[in-house]
Amino acid sequence: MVYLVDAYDKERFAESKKELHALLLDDSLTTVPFLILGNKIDIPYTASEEELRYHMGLSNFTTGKGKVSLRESNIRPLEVFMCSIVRKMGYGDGFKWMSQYMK
Ligand SMILES: Nc1nc2c(ncn2[C@@H]2O[C@H](COP(=O)(O)OP(=O)(O)OP(=O)(O)O)[C@@H](O)[C@H]2O)c(=O)[nH]1
Repeated sequence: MVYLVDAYDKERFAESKKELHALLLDDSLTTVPFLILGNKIDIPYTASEEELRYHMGLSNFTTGKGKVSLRESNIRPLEVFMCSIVRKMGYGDGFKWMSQYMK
């Protein structure tokens, strides 16, 4: 699952959090890796990764960047990566991170 958040639109964080958590609670998605992309980092005052994690209610939820084996655990891979779609930056690292969990 790739969930794209407009990290500049702070007024809609609550709405975005609600939608994301509904997906996280969906029974059919319990083992699906979640990549949360915080978009628009090219704009000044866009939320930082830490802020986004906090506002999305993910502060104690992310499972670690880089190579993290979760195979033996029951933990769903979930990470936040910041990006700028228009500048074509950031999301590559996110997709690379997620690809390690694809069968
Ligand atoms: N600065 C910047 N603008 C972006 C980026 N990605 C998308 N946009 C712009 O954001 C605007 C909104 O994009 P949409 O695809 O309409 O987003 P949306 O989620 O459908 O729109 P809303 O639901 O109204 O927020 C467009 O003008 C895009 O060009 C980015 O990385 N940086």
